[in-house]
Amino acid sequence: MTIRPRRSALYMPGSNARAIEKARTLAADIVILDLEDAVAPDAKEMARGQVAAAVRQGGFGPREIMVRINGLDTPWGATDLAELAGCGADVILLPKVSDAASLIATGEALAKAGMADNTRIWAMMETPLAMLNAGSIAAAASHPATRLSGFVMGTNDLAKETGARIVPGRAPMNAWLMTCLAAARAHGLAILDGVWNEIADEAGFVRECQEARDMGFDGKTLIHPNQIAPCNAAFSPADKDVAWARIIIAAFEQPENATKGAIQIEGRMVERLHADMGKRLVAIADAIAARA
Ligand SMILES: CC(C)(COP(=O)(O)OP(=O)(O)OC[C@H]1O[C@@H](n2cnc3c(N)ncnc32)[C@H](O)[C@@H]1OP(=O)(O)O)[C@@H](O)C(=O)NCCC(=O)NCCSC(=O)C[C@H](O)C(=O)O
Ligand SMILES: [Mg+2]
Repeated sequence: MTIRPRRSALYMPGSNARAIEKARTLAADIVILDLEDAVAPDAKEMARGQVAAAVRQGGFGPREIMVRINGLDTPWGATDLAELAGCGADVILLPKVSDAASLIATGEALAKAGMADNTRIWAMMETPLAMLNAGSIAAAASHPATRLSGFVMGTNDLAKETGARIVPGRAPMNAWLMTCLAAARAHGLAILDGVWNEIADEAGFVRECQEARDMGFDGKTLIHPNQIAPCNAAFSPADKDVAWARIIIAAFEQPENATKGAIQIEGRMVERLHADMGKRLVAIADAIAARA
């Protein structure tokens, strides 16, 4: 399996040519070209053409390119789907996915519209129904039509639809965040946390990145370039953790430990599962280092 760093995913309005151009040089692991909520109705058609042209032109280097289309229940969704399915984006990001059936139907429509073989589908998890259906939505990854490979939390829409407030520590939302995370992991999906709206509050942003990392998210979605560096720092494995992982991996490679499931190193119990976790951590660290 290829390990891909997904620490930072920067949204930008598909109508903003300057932001798209700038994204080609920014240190975000993922660029999300948005046609949905960041684009005003009058600019939807211009944005669609601009995003399709930008993806086809390329120049984004190692960054993963996601295009967020409008929902199929909006006036723009069907045309977005028809015109962007085959543009060559790494991911088509579907907003407001609420159940597995609609995800599968959209996957079939994207396939019919000529979605490229290497394009994957990700789902925004941002409606009350999606919180209740997280397990079955994630399970749709095994349906051949969906090509589902990730979730993105949409905490702004969740706040709008539920009345839950976005407060420091996110107590009102933690159950949903962890439910979606468990659903994603149960079915082998990547998962990114929602956005931090308070661009000027860097300390609060760093705290939320660290919380999201500790919860198990692969990374966080962002709205401003200033958020990229602190986000990458929070989600990059710490040097001391990589060094410890290497010690565990090496210990289990010793002939005297070949038949052991658990051993003691420097006063701590470690099991083979820790060596597996260590290998993943080292692989992510190596992939990040290869980008620098
Ligand atoms: C929030 C913004 C509108 C602020 O824009 P602005 O006031 O222009 O910011 P700055 O003057 O500080 O910009 C400095 C330079 O950085 C570039 N810039 C700004 N934002 C971006 C960006 N997102 N990507 C790329 N480049 C960006 C500016 O062009 C300036 O560059 P330069 O010309 O060289 O000086 C703006 O940041 C913005 O539009 N952000 C993204 C908003 C967005 O996409 N929202 C939708 C996703 S959030 C969401 O809805 C998630 C989910 O669905 C949910 O429900 O939660
Ligand atoms: Mg949203």
